[in-house]
Amino acid sequence: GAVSATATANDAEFVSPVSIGGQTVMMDFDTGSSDLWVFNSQLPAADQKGHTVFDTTTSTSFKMLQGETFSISYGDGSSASGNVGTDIVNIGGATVQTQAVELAKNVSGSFLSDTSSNGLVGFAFSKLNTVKPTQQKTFFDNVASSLALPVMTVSLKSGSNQGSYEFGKIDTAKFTGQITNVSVNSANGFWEFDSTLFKVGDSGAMQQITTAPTAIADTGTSLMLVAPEAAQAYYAQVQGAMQDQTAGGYVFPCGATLPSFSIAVGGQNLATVPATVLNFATVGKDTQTGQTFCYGGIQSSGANQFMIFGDVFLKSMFVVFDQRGPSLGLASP
Ligand SMILES: Cc1cc(CN)n(C)n1
Repeated sequence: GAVSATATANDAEFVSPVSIGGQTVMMDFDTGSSDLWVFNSQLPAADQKGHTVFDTTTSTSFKMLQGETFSISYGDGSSASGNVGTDIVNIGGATVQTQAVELAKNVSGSFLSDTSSNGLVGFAFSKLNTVKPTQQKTFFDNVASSLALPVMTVSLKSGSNQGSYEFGKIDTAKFTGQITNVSVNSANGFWEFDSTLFKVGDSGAMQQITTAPTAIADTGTSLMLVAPEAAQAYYAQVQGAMQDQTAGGYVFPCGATLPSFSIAVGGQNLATVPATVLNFATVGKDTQTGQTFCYGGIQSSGANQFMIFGDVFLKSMFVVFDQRGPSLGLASP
């Protein structure tokens, strides 16, 4: 049946409750990776501070997988590593009896300081799972056969702190109009699709993307990382925008008028990201002019061979991650 978990957002990430061996932990759902790892009782006490940890010793269904370990690093430089067991995992009513649960013994600083999340659930393809010597399957791969439809839908709403991940059903109350379906190439292990055209603002001309003509849908990335030529063309239309080394990307005067950004998903289907979500954060004041600068939700994907459409893109969409195909469905919420 249809199951759903709520997601709370500080607009930089969306966490949801996950039950592991009967213990509920708030975790980050990441369609850009394929490991389920959790803060747990093996971590040094100092590293557990501020976090909810999964206690392997009090779960009657937990089993350690002897000799199995994991080690993962993410695009933002964060990382985690440790050992592996299995337990009963339930997300919003969907249950996997024997889910690989990776137990962090080391986590990098950004995970320690982010007390709103106690681990990640990966929803990319299992070929990216890092467990060695026996690669493990994702929760989504394990649960798919028990669902009426092998789908996960994602509706992340900006600012409202509410969003939802739903398994097994496409809830027509959660979107308006038609769902546009786009074929996914999972060869690299991601929800990757063609994206070769973009437009800045409502009246801008369509422009070609030549440097990185594909994108992945990644709920674990906060920003929208687009091909350098597209980022450059976007900020050329923002008064006072500049690239700032300290901020690590494009910034602009917070009062600047921002155009919308439209980009092709699959063939000619244009998805438009409204200006309202394209001011990501305030970064500080210019000491000379006293002007406050803001950091853009659109940034360059640099030398990456694909673009990364994170929460800035996803929170203005209703997205269906569909194992049939596989494919992505996009609609207006
Ligand atoms: C922790 C984490 C996850 C992701 C995206 N897959 N990033 C960039 N960082």
